[in-house]
Amino acid sequence: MKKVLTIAGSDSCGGAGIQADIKTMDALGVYGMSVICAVTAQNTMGVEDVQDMTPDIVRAQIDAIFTDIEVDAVKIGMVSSPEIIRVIKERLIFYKAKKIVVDPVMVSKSGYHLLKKKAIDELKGLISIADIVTPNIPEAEVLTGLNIITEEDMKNAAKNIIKMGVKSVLIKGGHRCNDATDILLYKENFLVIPGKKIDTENTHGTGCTLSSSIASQLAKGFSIKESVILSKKYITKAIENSFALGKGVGPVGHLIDLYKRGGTDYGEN
Ligand SMILES: Nc1ncnc2c1ncn2[C@@H]1O[C@H](COP(=O)(O)OP(=O)(O)O)[C@@H](O)[C@H]1O
Ligand SMILES: Cc1ncc(COP(=O)(O)O)c(N)n1
Repeated sequence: MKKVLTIAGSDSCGGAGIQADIKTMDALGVYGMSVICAVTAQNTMGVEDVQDMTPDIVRAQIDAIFTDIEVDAVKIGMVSSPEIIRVIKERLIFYKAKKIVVDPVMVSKSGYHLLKKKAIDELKGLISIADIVTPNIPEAEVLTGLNIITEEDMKNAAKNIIKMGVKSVLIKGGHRCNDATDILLYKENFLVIPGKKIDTENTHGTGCTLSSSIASQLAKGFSIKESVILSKKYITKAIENSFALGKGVGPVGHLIDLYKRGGTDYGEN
């Protein structure tokens, strides 16, 4: 079985973060492992509190895994602070980690700043060692300083981000009003991945799910382009099957959740 590591934050309500990542990996048939960078106290209405892990315990978790287990792909999500990001980058280079996906998580859907503003430069450094980075539109705006409205703007932002040294860039369109088309810049070519906006409030964890699906497919041996296409299908199905939970923004439904709820259409793995 292929082994995939998520380096991210814990989401107590289970919709995003480490919990979304492990659910996605499980559904896609890879073995999921985790390095926890922060514990969030959050629910469907918002983030109440955050406790960052120390850089030492982040380093120790990474060392524990890489000194024992061969890791086929790594997904990085919420990383909180410049100190933690520096440790992650140094350790991943040390262990010659393969197939690195960076989801540059900055602000939760509920508006909480999950990345400290002073950590942006370190995050760019981490992006430089990745195979793919998956910013949503507000994150791409922070990384580039550009204003992104049209598909052409998304393409310009991708060209700008690729200069950071990363091999490919996926700009996610989920924050646009009427469209969920994503744009991949890969080997100097653009791939427009069309998506219709699904009318639901329950989109907690979409970005976490998409990036851990990409890491899972890369681990299985698919190319970046194939992994992104398969993952767009996975997230679309998961949003179609999202559900109300608690009083706020509910989570996406992983294919394994459908199985547990007695559904029969599990989609493509
Ligand atoms: N309402 C929606 N309908 C269809 N696809 C969506 C919707 N919202 C987000 N997506 C898709 O989900 C994926 C994650 O995007 P996005 O929600 O922008 O990420 P993030 O969680 O980082 O903000 C992208 O492929 C995006 O196009
Ligand atoms: C621990 C953690 N990681 C990531 C997100 C982003 O997810 P979303 O944008 O759906 O709020 C989150 N809310 N919590």
